[in-house]
Amino acid sequence: MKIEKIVKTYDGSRKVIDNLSFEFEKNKVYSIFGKNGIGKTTLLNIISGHLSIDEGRVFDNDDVMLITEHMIIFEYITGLEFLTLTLEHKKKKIEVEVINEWLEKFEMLDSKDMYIAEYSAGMKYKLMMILIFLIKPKVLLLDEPFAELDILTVKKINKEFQKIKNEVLIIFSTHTSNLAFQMSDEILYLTRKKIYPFKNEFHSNEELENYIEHLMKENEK
Ligand SMILES: Nc1ncnc2c1ncn2[C@@H]1O[C@H](COP(=O)(O)OP(=O)(O)OP(=O)(O)O)[C@@H](O)[C@H]1O
Repeated sequence: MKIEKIVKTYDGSRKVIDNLSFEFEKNKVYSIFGKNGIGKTTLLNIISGHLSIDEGRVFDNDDVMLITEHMIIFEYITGLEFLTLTLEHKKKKIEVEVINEWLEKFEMLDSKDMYIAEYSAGMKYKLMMILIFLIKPKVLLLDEPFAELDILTVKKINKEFQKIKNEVLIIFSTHTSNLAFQMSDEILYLTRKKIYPFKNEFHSNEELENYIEHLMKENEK
């Protein structure tokens, strides 16, 4: 997947993204860092096709799923109905046993027949992640993910990400260096005009955090 010379303005004149290009490689999990308001959400919305651009092109984004913190998800169907209806809509034939295995893995089997309206925020998020693992889109985008999830669940998700990353390009934005340290192969530092990539070869989360802090201060100059 590739973005080429992207320009995005809001309100006709306010340029948020200015001639930004980057080529994402397969087999990697990417995390995106950047200051508040720099354009991480905007960029993910552009890649997913939810937001129009003024100039430039996005290549190979025909099968993308974007997961955000404020997902709108049907509340008055059960978790299982949500999964089966979405799979049907996406024309994915997946056996009930397989769906049940995923529900079990994320401790959602007992609540599969509850209305989603009765789910906690974390349960809703887990349901979306189960859907992702069943569908395996070509590109998975996550905007500041996992805030609602307990650490064991995040670890489980990370394990699954490592298994599927040859098939699914995973890109997530975050402010949490520990998440990037644990989960990503490559870290992208976003500015208005450029993406600075660096490998996740840090020895500790603290080391990564210091480096990001340094990049932020450098960019203030
Ligand atoms: N719908 C909108 N209309 C006008 N301006 C917008 C809109 N959405 C975002 N912006 C502006 O675009 C810029 C980038 O916003 P965006 O939400 O993409 O940043 P972000 O890096 O995700 O921020 P944060 O880290 O705070 O979540 C900001 O200056 C914001 O004010």
